[in-house]
Amino acid sequence: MSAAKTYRVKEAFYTLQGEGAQAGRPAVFCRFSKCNLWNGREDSRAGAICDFCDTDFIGTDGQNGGQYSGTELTALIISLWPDLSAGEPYVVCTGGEPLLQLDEPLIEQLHSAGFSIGVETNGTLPAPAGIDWLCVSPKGASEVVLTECDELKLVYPQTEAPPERFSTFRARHYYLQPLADYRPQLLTSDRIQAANDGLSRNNTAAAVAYCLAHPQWKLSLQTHKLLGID
Ligand SMILES: C[S@@+](CC[C@H](N)C(=O)[O-])C[C@H]1O[C@@H](n2cnc3c(N)ncnc32)[C@H](O)[C@@H]1O
Ligand SMILES: Nc1nc2[nH]cc(C(=O)O)c2c(=O)[nH]1
Ligand code: SF4
Ligand SMILES: [Mg+2]
Repeated sequence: MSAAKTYRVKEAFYTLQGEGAQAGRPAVFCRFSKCNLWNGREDSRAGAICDFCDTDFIGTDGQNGGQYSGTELTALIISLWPDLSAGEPYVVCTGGEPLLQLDEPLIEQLHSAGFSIGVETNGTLPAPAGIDWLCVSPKGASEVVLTECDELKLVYPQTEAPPERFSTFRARHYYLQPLADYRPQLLTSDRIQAANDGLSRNNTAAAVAYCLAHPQWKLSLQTHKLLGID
């Protein structure tokens, strides 16, 4: 008999979606462990396919982190939503790379619990059926295998992933999100200032200029960092 499937989760918490077309929407964030484009260790960031990640996704030691069955993970997500009778319950599956783990059985359980499901992905892996809001965020030279999405949210600038490469990708919304300072010491010591300073500020100005010149694209700010809410 094979062991029941489990999911490795770094952290799960309730906040506002900070980015993209759903910005401002209350959501439970479920951050799955691991990524296929970086091992998550600072000493190997330089050689990674994705080298600007702003997130710690190693292990299961974050808030509400752990290894869960689908039933346990669904119960955890339900417990983090404040009132199932108010609003449309929303869970954002992110990571790390959520498509390494998210599958149809978990999607079915979350739907049965009344949740709509958003996914934040780098686009390099096939997606299971049933996702309600798919956000694809291409990384460097990596191949995007997903062929359509609700929003394409491109971190800008990236030498190997310029917006022109994706202008004909099938998406309802096209966003540029300024490349933010990801230095870990800044992420912990002064995140609000880091979100407004130096590199982030220059990249924001460049993204604004690109959107103004190419109005297919809209600006996505990481509003949770500006507000310091997570
Ligand atoms: C940490 S990733 C996890 C989901 C998935 N692996 C991905 O890359 O889309 C969540 C979002 O943060 C964005 N992101 C990561 N590092 C960033 C940075 N330094 N500046 C701006 N956005 C960043 C990603 O592009 C993605 O849209
Ligand atoms: N508030 C908030 N919004 C987010 N949108 C995408 C995020 C992510 O890390 O995937 C994120 C995040 O980490 N926090
Ligand atoms: S693909 Fe996403 S989770 Fe993976 S390293 Fe890049 S930003 Fe981080
Ligand atoms: Mg984040």
